[in-house]
Amino acid sequence: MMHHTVSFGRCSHVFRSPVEGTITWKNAFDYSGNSLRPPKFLKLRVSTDGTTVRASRVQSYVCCTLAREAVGVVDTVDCKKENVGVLLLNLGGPETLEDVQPFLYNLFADPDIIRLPRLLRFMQQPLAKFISTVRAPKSMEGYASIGGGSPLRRITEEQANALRIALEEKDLPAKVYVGMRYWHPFTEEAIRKIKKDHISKLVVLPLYPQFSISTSGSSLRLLEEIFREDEYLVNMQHTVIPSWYQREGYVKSMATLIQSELQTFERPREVMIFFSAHGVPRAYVEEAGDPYKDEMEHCVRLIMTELRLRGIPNDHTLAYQSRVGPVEWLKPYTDDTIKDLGRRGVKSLLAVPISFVSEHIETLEEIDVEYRELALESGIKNWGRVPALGCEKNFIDDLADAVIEALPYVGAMAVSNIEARQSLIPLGSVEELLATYDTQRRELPPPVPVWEWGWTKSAETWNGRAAMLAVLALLLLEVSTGQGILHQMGILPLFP
Ligand SMILES: C=CC1=C(C)c2cc3[nH]c(cc4nc(cc5[nH]c(cc1n2)c(C)c5CCC(=O)O)C(CCC(=O)O)=C4C)c(C)c3C=C
Ligand SMILES: [Fe+2]
Repeated sequence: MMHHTVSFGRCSHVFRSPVEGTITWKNAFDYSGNSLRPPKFLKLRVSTDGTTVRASRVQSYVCCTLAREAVGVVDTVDCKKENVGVLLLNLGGPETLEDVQPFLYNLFADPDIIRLPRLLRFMQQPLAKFISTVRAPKSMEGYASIGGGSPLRRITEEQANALRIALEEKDLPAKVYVGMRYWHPFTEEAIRKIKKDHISKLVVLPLYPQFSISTSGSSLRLLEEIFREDEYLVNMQHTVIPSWYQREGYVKSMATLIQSELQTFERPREVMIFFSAHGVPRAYVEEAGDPYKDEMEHCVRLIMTELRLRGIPNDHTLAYQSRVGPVEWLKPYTDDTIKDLGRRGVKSLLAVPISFVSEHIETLEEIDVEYRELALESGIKNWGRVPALGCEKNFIDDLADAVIEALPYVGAMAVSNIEARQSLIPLGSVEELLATYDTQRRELPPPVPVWEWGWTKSAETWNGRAAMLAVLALLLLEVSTGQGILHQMGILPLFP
């Protein structure tokens, strides 16, 4: 029996064989020559017609060297010949104060933010118009206080550029695109560019470290719709990295930021490390199966473990911020926790924003202004805040590694593969991921200010339903007569 050593080109998992036979992988090595766990299931049938065989079940790392029972010479197809693209998904933010209401409209028109019962789906847009108009003044105040708009676009575009450079340094030329969910540059714009550039392999990377139905889920849902309707995209190979908070590079970068910020306190050892995560309504987790809370708690554990390894024994706590409307969100709430810590005599607090990797309104205004003030009022004397990761070198480098590691899965149905499920980053195609999470798309509680009354959970539910019917009746009346309070307020007509 002859043994050949086959060196796979970087990122390659597609190859041609001039002869027919079965290839069995015997050994696999990573970049540094360390032996990888032998992928038991890997038996591959190749044909002689020179057609490309996709090793869709390859659970191996790129650039590995594989020894095989030879069936002939196997040419590797180096993916450098492919047009590789990376699509960064993010939320988007209003760039000017005039953008605030239409941005909020887009957000509340999203069924993953307000999921109405089937019969009321036609209400989604009027309701979004109503809520966005009611909320806009408060939001505008917030955006005005951080300079008149969100920095999210600028920072995300800087991250995209930094990632492109990091990939190039790692010998993977790739184009990096930014697709926002609720504001420019919209995901649709990014997709247009991807098609224009003839991208053939796409890695989709939501810029949220933890997965939530309301963030990455919503963006992936939109992508699925766009992909489904487009022949080019249906055939383009892609894979998704749904969450990456567990990556060593991310965990270590966060630990380093915390470690250096602790040094700014007079008595670093006495500082409470206060992780403040963006909240989601409890029903997302408890009824719709959002993995967000579990991932968040796991993420905090990983960062604290890393800090302990570095000899930092500080106490820590996790709370959830930014709730909207009266329904119950994940607890404990950040504001309640700050007051509680003050009462318990905590004197120094280091806030760590943990759901997001750029500065935005909720770090610059909510944490830096509102929560800081609340902390000082609650008796906390020393306050600090860890900056968002932004373009921090190790973090971007690690994202680049995540992309490189994801490439072998491009086009592969990796989530249905047990090995891939167990891998560090559970990769998958958009459709498969959406089937994994939130399968039934149950109704989610709408976080609408008009529901702000009620004294028990059940009263609140019924009041909510009554309010929904009232709003519906009001809208139907207005739409049919063309007159009423919403027209007077300029909320209707929707498209003047
Ligand atoms: C109403 C429901 C909302 C859910 C659920 C939600 C989840 C969620 N959001 C982020 C991150 C961001 N949210 C941002 C803005 C924003 N989010 C909501 C509502 C929900 N978010 C509103 C109404 C707004 C607008 C701002 C405001 O009026 O308060 C932003 C953008 C900030 C910016 O600088 O423009 C981010 C980022 C996460 C991570 C998350 C769930 C995990
Ligand atoms: Fe939000």
